[in-house]
Amino acid sequence: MVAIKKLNIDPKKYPKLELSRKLLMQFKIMKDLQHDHITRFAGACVDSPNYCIVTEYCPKGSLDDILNNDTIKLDKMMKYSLLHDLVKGMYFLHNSEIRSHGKLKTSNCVVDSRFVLKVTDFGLAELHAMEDTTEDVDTHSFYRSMFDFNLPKLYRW
Ligand SMILES: Nc1nc2c(ncn2[C@@H]2O[C@H](COP(=O)(O)OP(=O)(O)OP(=O)(O)O)[C@@H](O)[C@H]2O)c(=O)[nH]1
Repeated sequence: MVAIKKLNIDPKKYPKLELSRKLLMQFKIMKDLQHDHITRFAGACVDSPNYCIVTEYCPKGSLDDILNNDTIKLDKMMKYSLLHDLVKGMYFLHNSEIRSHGKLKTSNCVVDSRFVLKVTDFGLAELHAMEDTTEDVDTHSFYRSMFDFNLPKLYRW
């Protein structure tokens, strides 16, 4: 099973994706990255209009889903375990060719069936640069995503 992230790339603007050397290098970097606390890159669809990124699927959903689910009670051990996984994943990313995540937030931390946390949605800057970010301006979701992006989450652990 895989997770598919649809890219917000306008097919009218990009009827065909140019697979530049830089983009191909970024695909290679993603393919070669392996760590217990980052999701595995499975591939991407570069055919218009189905631009998307395919990664390993983590069935428990995101950390955001878990923290906002009142039916899931995390004990202290589990919280420290998730935090530990997050730090390990980010440490690995910072020391890899990716260097920085860029949009670390609870919805970009996913949890597998054994409750292991994995950082996801990193890298492929060339591809994300083609995404349309203007259409949501002035909407509630646009501002919500801005705050999600910029502010650290504060949770009472
Ligand atoms: N169950 C499960 N859900 C996932 C997985 N990967 C992503 N998701 C879900 O997809 C959501 C994130 O979707 P995105 O399209 O990346 O949206 P976002 O993180 O809010 O926004 P951006 O990262 O800014 O694009 C998460 O909150 C999860 O609910 C996965 O491996 N398993």
